[in-house]
Amino acid sequence: MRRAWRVGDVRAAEEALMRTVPDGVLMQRAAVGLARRCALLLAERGGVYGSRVLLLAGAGNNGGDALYAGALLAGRGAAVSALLLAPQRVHQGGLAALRRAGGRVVDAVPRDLDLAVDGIVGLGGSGGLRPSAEAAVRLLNARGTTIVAVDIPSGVDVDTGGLSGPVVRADVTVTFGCLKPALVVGPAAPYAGEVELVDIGLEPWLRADAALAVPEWPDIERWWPAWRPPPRSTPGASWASRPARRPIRARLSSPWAARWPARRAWSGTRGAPRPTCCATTRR
Ligand SMILES: NC(=O)C1=CN([C@@H]2O[C@H](COP(=O)(O)OP(=O)(O)OC[C@H]3O[C@@H](n4cnc5c(N)ncnc54)[C@H](O)[C@@H]3O)[C@@H](O)[C@H]2O)[C@@H](O)CC1
Ligand SMILES: [K+]
Repeated sequence: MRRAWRVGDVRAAEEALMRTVPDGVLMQRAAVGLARRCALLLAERGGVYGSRVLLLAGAGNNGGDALYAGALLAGRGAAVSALLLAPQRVHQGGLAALRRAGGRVVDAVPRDLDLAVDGIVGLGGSGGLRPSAEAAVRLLNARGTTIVAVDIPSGVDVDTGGLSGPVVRADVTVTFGCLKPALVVGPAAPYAGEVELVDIGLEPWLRADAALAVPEWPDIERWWPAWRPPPRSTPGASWASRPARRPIRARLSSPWAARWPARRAWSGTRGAPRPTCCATTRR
């Protein structure tokens, strides 16, 4: 079962967890997971060294995650630039780390890119993209640039999965601690692409009930009354004379199951709707 929590519940859990670890530790955990996934994507496309990465960095900690991850990629030889969408309020620690690692700040989306990292806005976002972010996002979406979203694709309504305008169309979303509703339901879900959940130690602190529970195949298989052959000792049951029946697993696995667990299948078809069936909402 994939479970998703609302922003308020995630924040409550984060506050509780943060009281148990030194300052900045959670952001470092997030940034390492994010950088790792970006590096894997770049490695599939020729390597991290010499690749061109753009960070879209907003005003909050979501931008901070992107900047620290960018610093790690720059340390591995990527040419990392950052477009600051709210320069006065950018995460100072993240920006300093990026600069120390050789990253630079740009004032427009560069022409040639291997990867863009969407750190515009995360759990603190409201009301869709601001105009400066919207222009950059439209350009990247139109070019088909590979995009990794930080925590959630910017512009979506995190709690409802609703859309109120243009949003980032991510190939991969690296999310932290737990899933959020917009990653699994509503019109926003296809915009997340493949979702990777990075463990930052949050789960034990998630005290609220999940907002959503989305079944996966193993759940459905458990619920489905699995067909079994009758015992050979059953009077009148001639096992050998019965027509062959395919086991339930085989029927369930066609045609969806081949694609459902392998979420990567969707990352190639950007924006194509993925099945988000069977969501049950908390009442
Ligand atoms: N709190 C924590 O412990 C952790 C937070 N993390 C990251 O921090 C994020 C949440 O950080 P914040 O609370 O700073 O919130 P955000 O980074 O989502 O940013 C909020 C700021 O963005 C501005 N904003 C709001 N809506 C906007 C919009 N539509 N377009 C542009 N700007 C907008 C507001 O001025 C607000 O100050 C998470 O999504 C996650 O990426 C991670 O580092 C993991 C740990
Ligand atoms: K984001």
